[in-house]
Amino acid sequence: MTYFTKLPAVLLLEDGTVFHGKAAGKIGTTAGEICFNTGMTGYQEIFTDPSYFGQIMVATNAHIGNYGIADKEVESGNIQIAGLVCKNYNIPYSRKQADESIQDYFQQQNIVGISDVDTRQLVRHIRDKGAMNAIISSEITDIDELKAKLAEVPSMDGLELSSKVSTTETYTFGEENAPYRVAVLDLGVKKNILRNFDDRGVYAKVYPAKTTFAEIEKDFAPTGYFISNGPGDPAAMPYAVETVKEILAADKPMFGICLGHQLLALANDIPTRKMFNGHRGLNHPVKNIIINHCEVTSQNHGFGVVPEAVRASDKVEITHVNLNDDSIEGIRVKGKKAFSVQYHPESSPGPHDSRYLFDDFINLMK
Ligand SMILES: NC(=O)CC[C@H](N)C(=O)O
Repeated sequence: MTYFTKLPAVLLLEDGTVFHGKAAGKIGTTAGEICFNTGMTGYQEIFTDPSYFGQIMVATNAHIGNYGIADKEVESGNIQIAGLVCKNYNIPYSRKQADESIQDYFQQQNIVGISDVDTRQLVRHIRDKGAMNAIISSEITDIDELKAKLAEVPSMDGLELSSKVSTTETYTFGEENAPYRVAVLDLGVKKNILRNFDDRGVYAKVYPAKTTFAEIEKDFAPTGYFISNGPGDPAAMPYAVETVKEILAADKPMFGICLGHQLLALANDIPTRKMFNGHRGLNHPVKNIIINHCEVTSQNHGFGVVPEAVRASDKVEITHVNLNDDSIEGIRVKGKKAFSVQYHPESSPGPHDSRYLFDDFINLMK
C-alpha cells in the first residue's frame, strides 16, 4: 500500500471561485465539466461509468476510498471520470475482498483528484450557479495560468463524446444459444446492463457507436435493439438518431437507457436540453404512471428531454415522471415496440426497484 505526504492542490471553477485542498491520485492537472453525485456508495462503479467521461465528479459522500478497489466492480475497462473532488480520500482501506487502494488505482490510470475540499460548500455553490467547467491541479499553483487553461476546455453543451468511449470492435456477451439476441449500440454502455441481459437469457452483440442499422441487421439479425447510456450531448449525435429512426421504421423491439432515452426522444422530433444541474445519485424518486407505482432510482444525466415537447407529442406517450422536479423519466412510442427511461434500471450502484424494465423488454421480444 502506498502512503504519501499530501501535497497542496487547487480547484478552480469557471466562474473564478477557488477551493484549496490536497492532492489525490496522480500529481497533475485535469479539467472538465464539474458535476456532483449524492450516492452514499459505489464510487468505483461511478468512476468507471463511461457516461462520466469528460466530467470532474464531486462526491458528496464524505468518505471515498474507504472500502478499497475490487478488480471486478467496474462498469467499463477503465476510469472514465476526468477527475475527482472529495472530502476524505482514504488510502488505507477496510475491506478484505478489495484488491488495492484508491491511490494505487488512480496512479495506475493517471487520474488527478483533490481532497480535503469542503464539498458541502462546493455543491451548494454549483447548485446555485449551475453546471460549469472546472480545473484541478496539484502542479500549477498560479491561478491565472489555470484560468487560461480552463478557458480552452470545451463546453459540454454540443459535445459529442460517445465515439471516444465506444468499443472499436464488436464483441458478444452471454451464451450464444440463449433465447434472445440483442444488438447493443455502444454509446458508452455500462457492464451491468450486459449482465442484466445475460441473467435474462439474452445473447448480446455490442456494436461501435457509428454502426448502421443495415450493418447490424446483416451481421446479427437481432430480436431486439438496445440503445445505451453514454457521455456528451445527445443533440450532437445525428448518426445515432438516424439509427434509432431506422429501428423504429422497421418496428423492431427497442429499449433505451439514459442517453438512449434522449435519442429515442430526438428520433421522434422531441428536443433535448442541457439541465441547470444534472441528476446524479441513488435516491431519485420516479413514478411509473402506467401502473401507478413508485421507484427509487439511480441517475446520472446532465441533459434532459424537453417536457413540454413530450407532452405535445402525438408520437410518444409518457410512462414515468420524476417526483422531485416533474421531469420526464420514461416514454414509449405509440404503435411501436420501443420504450426508454432516463434513469438507470441496471443501477450499479443503486436500488434494484427498476429491474422489471429488463423483463418488460424481454416480453416485447417474445
Ligand atoms: N448516463 C447517461 O447516459 C448520460 C446521458 C447524457 N450524456 C447526459 O448527461 O444527460
